[in-house]
Amino acid sequence: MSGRPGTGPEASGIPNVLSIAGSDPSGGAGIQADLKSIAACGGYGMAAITALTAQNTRGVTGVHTPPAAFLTEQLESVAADVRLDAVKIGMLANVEVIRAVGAWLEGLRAQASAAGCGDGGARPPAIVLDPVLVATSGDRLSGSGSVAALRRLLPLVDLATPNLPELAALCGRPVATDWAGALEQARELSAGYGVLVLAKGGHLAGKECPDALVGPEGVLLEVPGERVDTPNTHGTGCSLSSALATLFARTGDWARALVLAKAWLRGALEASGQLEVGGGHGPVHHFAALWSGAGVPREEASLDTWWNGIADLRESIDGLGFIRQLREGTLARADFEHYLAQDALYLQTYGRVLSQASALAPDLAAQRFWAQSAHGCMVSERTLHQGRLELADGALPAVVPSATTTGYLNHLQAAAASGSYPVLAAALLPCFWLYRDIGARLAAGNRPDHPYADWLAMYSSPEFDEATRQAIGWVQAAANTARPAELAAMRTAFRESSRWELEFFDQRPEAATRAAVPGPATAARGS
Ligand SMILES: Nc1ncnc2c1ncn2[C@@H]1O[C@H](COP(=O)(O)OP(=O)(O)O)[C@@H](O)[C@H]1O
Ligand SMILES: Cc1ncc(COP(=O)(O)O)c(N)n1
Repeated sequence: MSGRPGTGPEASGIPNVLSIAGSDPSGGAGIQADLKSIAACGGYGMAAITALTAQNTRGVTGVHTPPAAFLTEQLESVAADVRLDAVKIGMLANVEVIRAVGAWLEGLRAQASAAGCGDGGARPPAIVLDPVLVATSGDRLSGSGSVAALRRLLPLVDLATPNLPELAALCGRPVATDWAGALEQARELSAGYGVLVLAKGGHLAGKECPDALVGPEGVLLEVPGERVDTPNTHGTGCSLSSALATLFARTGDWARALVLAKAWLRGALEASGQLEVGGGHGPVHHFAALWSGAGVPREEASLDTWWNGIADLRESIDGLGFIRQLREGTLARADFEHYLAQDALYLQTYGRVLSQASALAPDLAAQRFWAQSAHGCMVSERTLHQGRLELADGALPAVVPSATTTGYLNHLQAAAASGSYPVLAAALLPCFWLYRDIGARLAAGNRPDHPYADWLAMYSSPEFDEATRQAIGWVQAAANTARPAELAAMRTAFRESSRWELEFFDQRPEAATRAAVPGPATAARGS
């Protein structure tokens, strides 16, 4: 999903990004949203205005469209002087304006090929088209005939980002009512016009809000997302498309740009309640991450990137006989009890290390989260182990810790001993995240007569889901402000814990770990 080789900013690393869009005087959508998004994502923003709207967070009351020839003059003036790394196209109010933009794009292409693109000559910028037809308020923003004219624009752009009604209009079909239908329409559009399409889940019903990059053969990358419960969705499409244009110019890869843009937009939606703008669908908080000290989105600080980076380990965990048998309920009791006994030893020390994260936490809210997790680990999970292993309250199983249990705990304790809260939090996270992930799949096989039903239910419970969501949030917050060396140590600690999780699931009873030891066992050195 890389773009044309070499497209992107030169020495400064700051891409020049042009928005060709309408003005929203209330600042939440259109060029105002675009310029904020471009700046928030690390680009230098420019804007050629296609139309003036009179609108606020409740709706659009008027549209004034200057002559298309004047738009062409703006575009030519900017392009004659400024290297363009990416272009985002938004509201184009009528067919003449759409044609003017099409003609300018063709001119850019012709110039690039005349200059010998790829041989060190001028390269055309990456082009993102958000085919705006209707505002969030339901008001029309483009005239009749626009759909056919926009279709002719599609082959001239790299990525189109229609919402579900726009996607349906461009395909000439009814609006998709489910995600599978949306993906199929996106595939059809991509195949029909030779353009990459971003299918967006914003208009779906339900609590999921996925987006997917779709090519002529189907989905190239799907990024899941939970719907943020807010009315402040004015300008989300404008903001996302500008963020994508900017982040593509920075990374040279649509998939990487999407992962970063979606995480950034999510933060902007979550923080939108901090703004007090209007009484309808308010704007997102474009600068929430910047103002909290996180800076512009960095790939190495994105937990989505970390998660994708352990795809190999996740796949190996899924492939383990232990996990398959646990799901099916065919796992031998001896194997399950061996695992449980090791897990009980593990959790005793894991609880202590969670308490150390609480002690190192930078503020009260984080301190409280890790302390509550330590409590949860000691109480609810231990209760389950005690019941299943028939242990007296507070007793540990009479087995010695396996080499894997000891190795994993040593790793966690080393992270605690480093004194770095971000590194420790990153090391603790896989025990939440991987269990939630595996738990969701295990739960699919759960049934009342499943021999390990209580176990399966625990890791797919809403409480564990919420705890995991919060743990991810705390580690992401720590990553956002971490300096490069600490960030690298965080990511290493995260991967290392994930690797230990794989080994932990893969251990089977061996003679050494079966030896009974008198009294409560110590889980690991130093605990
Ligand atoms: N409530 C929400 N929570 C999380 N993401 C959202 C929400 N609403 C929209 N989005 C995201 O905002 C972007 C724009 O989506 P959409 O609303 O479908 O487009 P448009 O703004 O063009 O109508 C997409 O990435 C979508 O997933
Ligand atoms: C000038 C202008 N351009 C675009 C939109 C669409 O906004 P949204 O991103 O909410 O679909 C808008 N309301 N106003």
